[in-house]
Amino acid sequence: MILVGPMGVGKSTVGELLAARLGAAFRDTDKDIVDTSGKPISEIFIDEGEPHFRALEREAVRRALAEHPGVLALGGGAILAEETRELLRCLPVVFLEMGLTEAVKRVGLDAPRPLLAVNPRQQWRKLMDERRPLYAGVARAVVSTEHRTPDEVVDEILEVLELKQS
Ligand SMILES: Nc1ncnc2c1ncn2[C@@H]1O[C@H](COP(=O)(O)OP(=O)(O)OP(=O)(O)O)[C@@H](O)[C@H]1O
Ligand SMILES: O=C(O)C1=C[C@@H](O)[C@@H](O)[C@H](O)C1
Ligand SMILES: [Mg+2]
Repeated sequence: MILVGPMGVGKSTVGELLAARLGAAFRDTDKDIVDTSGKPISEIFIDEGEPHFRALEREAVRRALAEHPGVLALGGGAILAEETRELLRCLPVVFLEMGLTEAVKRVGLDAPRPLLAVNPRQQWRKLMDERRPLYAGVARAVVSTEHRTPDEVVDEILEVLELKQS
């Protein structure tokens, strides 16, 4: 199962729980990139630029999809690559979403976010206007993470993918 969605929506939190519930392993392409390149994503953006990061990301996603049968979280911008969207066709992809107010609450507290460094609200709106159709286009299901605990989000995912044991 593959989780997509914007920064801070809960892919890691929900992904870990979902994997535990399914008795599967969790993997995260952002973490794969950090492990492979030996530096944080914010430094890759600064030192090598976003196009280089996107190339590393395409490769990390391709590899993870080929190697990993469990729950996989993709970086927030991974769906920008047409090659990646094509690989996701016919896979059980879930788009986790939240609104602007919740997004501002959740990001900003966390690790540095190169894409939201200046004017996070406006940047968020712009990113989501561009990306919402791409997330929705690859997703088999859309699940809101607002007003739900991470455990409830997992319940909803299992429900909509009809994987829930009754
Ligand atoms: N359902 C939820 N309700 C409220 N807060 C949540 C929920 N899910 C996650 N959070 C909180 O939101 C923040 C971001 O969550 P998380 O790191 O899982 O998101 P992410 O999508 O993996 O983000 P990243 O872009 O950093 O990979 C964390 O502080 C987490 O505790
Ligand atoms: O939304 C994005 O473009 C990004 C999201 C993060 O997961 C990281 O992959 C990186 O910070 C870029
Ligand atoms: Mg994460």
